Amino acid sequence: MATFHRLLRSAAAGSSPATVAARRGFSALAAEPVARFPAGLAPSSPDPVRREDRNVQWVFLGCPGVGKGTYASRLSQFLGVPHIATGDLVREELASSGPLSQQLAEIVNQGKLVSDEIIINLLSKRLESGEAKGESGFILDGFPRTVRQAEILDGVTDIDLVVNLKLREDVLLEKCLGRRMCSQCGGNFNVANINVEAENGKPGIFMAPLLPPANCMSKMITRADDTEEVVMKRLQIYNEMSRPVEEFYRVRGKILEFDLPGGIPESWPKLLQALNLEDQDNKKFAVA
Ligand SMILES: Nc1ncnc2c1ncn2[C@@H]1O[C@H](COP(=O)(O)OP(=O)(O)O)[C@@H](O)[C@H]1O
Repeated sequence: MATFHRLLRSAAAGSSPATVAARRGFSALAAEPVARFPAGLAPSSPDPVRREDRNVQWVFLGCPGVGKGTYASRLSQFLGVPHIATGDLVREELASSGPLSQQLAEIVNQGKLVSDEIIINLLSKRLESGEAKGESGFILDGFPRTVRQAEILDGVTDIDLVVNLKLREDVLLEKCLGRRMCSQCGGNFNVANINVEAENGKPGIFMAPLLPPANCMSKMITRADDTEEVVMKRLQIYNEMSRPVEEFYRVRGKILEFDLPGGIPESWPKLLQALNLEDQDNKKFAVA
């Protein structure tokens, strides 16, 4: 199939036939006619994103620590589409000790962005293996992160909806510093106990810690890029490189802005409501 590689090369060379070929290839990933998309989106959603011909193709945007992974993963289970997080693909590559891992470690641990070429290479491999397993549709998390990535994606497939998660910057830092992962089961947790008073018109926010079960407790690890210095750098890079991606989708009428009101118990039902999905059977996601 035509992959992002080809598209990247053709984009550099400005060759439109390759772009068309790549578009076909990418679309094939979501070509299964599955009428799985539920009742439709919020009236506030700018575009008719109700899909009856294929599974959803959504993007999650938002600063580091905002909870893209948490909500994208829940929604992917809810909608039956894969959750594809480019940060996870990068970390898998890092852990594999393959030829790229040393180079990637240096970039990621400084809070910088990996090159578009590397990221597109990793993403296209992930999409191909998913296609081989019969996957269709996706929720992308962490991609696109530059306008160039957004343009490339736009050239190869149609994105139905972009969910832009938002949270105060001081809370983002605390959340990143509180992130923990179980080195055995891979579960994601957060030890931060956020309780910020309302001030200067900003609403207060409470987020309870998401603590691991007893058997994970002794196996908690912290991401090397979740130090205060690196998180501040990542936030700066988000503002410089990824903020314009929000605008890219805003002008195309695809963005749903979502201010997180609190932790998962408060935010998840409100997100479903904003997406007009609250009537769906979400019992399995009932939160404690
Ligand atoms: N689309 C992308 N483009 C460039 N680099 C990326 C991309 N996605 C992930 N990365 C790299 O992987 C790191 C971790 O990504 P991620 O887990 O999404 O972080 P965050 O929690 O900051 O959203 C990023 O800081 C960056 O170095």
